[in-house]
Amino acid sequence: MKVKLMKIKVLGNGSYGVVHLGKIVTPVYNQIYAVKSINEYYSSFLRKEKEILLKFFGCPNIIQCYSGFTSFEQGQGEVYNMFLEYAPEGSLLDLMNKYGGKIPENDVKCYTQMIFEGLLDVHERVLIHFDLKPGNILAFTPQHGTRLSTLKIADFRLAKQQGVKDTTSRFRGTKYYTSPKSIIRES
Ligand SMILES: Nc1ncnc2c1ncn2[C@@H]1O[C@H](COP(=O)(O)OP(=O)(O)OP(=O)(O)O)[C@@H](O)[C@H]1O
Repeated sequence: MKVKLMKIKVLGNGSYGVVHLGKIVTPVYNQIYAVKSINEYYSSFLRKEKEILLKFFGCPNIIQCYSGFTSFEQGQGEVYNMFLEYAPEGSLLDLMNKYGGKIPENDVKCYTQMIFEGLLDVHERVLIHFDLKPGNILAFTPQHGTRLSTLKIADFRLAKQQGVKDTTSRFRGTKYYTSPKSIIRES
């Protein structure tokens, strides 16, 4: 079966790689994704993020990642692509801006609960996200007759396993743990 990836438009740029609205076209179906891409040579970060995200299959408040593969692109050579579900409503930051920074209190309670549910799934997998902010929480079309967007935690580029020594950052050699109140750093 012939499968073609079409990159339709740029959704945004991260500190590594670019995110496109992409479409997988086959003779029997077309499917829309957000496709995060980087030159194959620098793809180790993205591959690590994909491995982490695959642990969250079926978690309703974590962005879903489907797979990753390398394609050859004119003028760019080999490019590694990670396929994510597309968030059509942008991020929580966009939502906050839409309300002039003042999301109604009752809505805030529901949104907070969604974020906590996502964080529970993160901590159940003994991970720490390390970059939780409104821009990294994506918004999806309301489901099942509700009025509110569904929020999902995204961008696990900096995520780390708890209790494993950090070999990559300025906190090299540090072990991290979470407690109900805080993240604890232990040198
Ligand atoms: N699944 C998605 N659906 C829709 N838009 C997305 C999706 N993932 C990312 N984007 C858009 O692409 C932009 C870049 O995302 P990316 O996760 O690469 O980096 P970032 O969070 O902006 O920055 P950094 O990687 O430096 O933390 C985001 O700001 C967002 O606008």
